[in-house]
Amino acid sequence: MADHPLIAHKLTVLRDVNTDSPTFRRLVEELVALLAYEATREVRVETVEVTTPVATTTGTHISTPRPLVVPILRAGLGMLEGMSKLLPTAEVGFLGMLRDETTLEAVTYANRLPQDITGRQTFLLDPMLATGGTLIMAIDYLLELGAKDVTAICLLAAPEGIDAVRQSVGDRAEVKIVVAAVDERLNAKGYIVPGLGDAGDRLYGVVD
Ligand SMILES: O=P(O)(O)OC[C@H]1O[C@H](OP(=O)(O)OP(=O)(O)O)[C@H](O)[C@@H]1O
Ligand SMILES: O=c1cc[nH]c(=O)[nH]1
Ligand SMILES: [Mg+2]
Repeated sequence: MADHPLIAHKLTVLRDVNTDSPTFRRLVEELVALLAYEATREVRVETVEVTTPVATTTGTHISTPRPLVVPILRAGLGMLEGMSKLLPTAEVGFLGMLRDETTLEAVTYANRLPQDITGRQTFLLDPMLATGGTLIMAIDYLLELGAKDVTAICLLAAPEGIDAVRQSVGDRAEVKIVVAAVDERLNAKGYIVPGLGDAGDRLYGVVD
């Protein structure tokens, strides 16, 4: 869990039911940039030579193969811009997923990922980790394509969701979850309490 006063402040405004969509979108972007700092701590790098106007020295470059960033639509799309600013060389894949609000099961309506991601560091973006069903399915797609190193960046998580993801992944891969705050619990409708409501609706408006 990220522990920083700026993150706590922005998250509090994000939770506020009176925060409008433009402010919500800006805060999501700012928060992901702060979380990405922690999430990319172990991004693979290589040593390179660089010539400054004064001398030649050794520096660091993000190594190839390039990391892969995958926002889970809709709500994860709100995190892409903030992540891309920090990791501009990363490739971007897309997953469109929807939680059936009656069964709480995840349904995939779009899957646009590279065919082989063996050896790639992958970053999944989704602001909300509730029951964990969506993230578990998304991680399974990445593991089927050869990923072994997955980092999920979320804004809020329920303890139940974190446990479910951990149990599902087991020792199949290295999965790290970077989250701004772990909330109390899920309510009967599978919403995070206290949470922030439906992140997709707050970013983009209500759809039927
Ligand atoms: O952990 P889970 O119980 O699976 O719930 C979390 C999922 O629910 C939300 O998406 P939603 O289905 O509302 O789609 P949206 O992003 O289009 O609003 C959220 O962005 C996660 O993807
Ligand atoms: O609290 C929740 C749970 C699932 N999806 C959301 O957007 N919010
Ligand atoms: Mg939603």
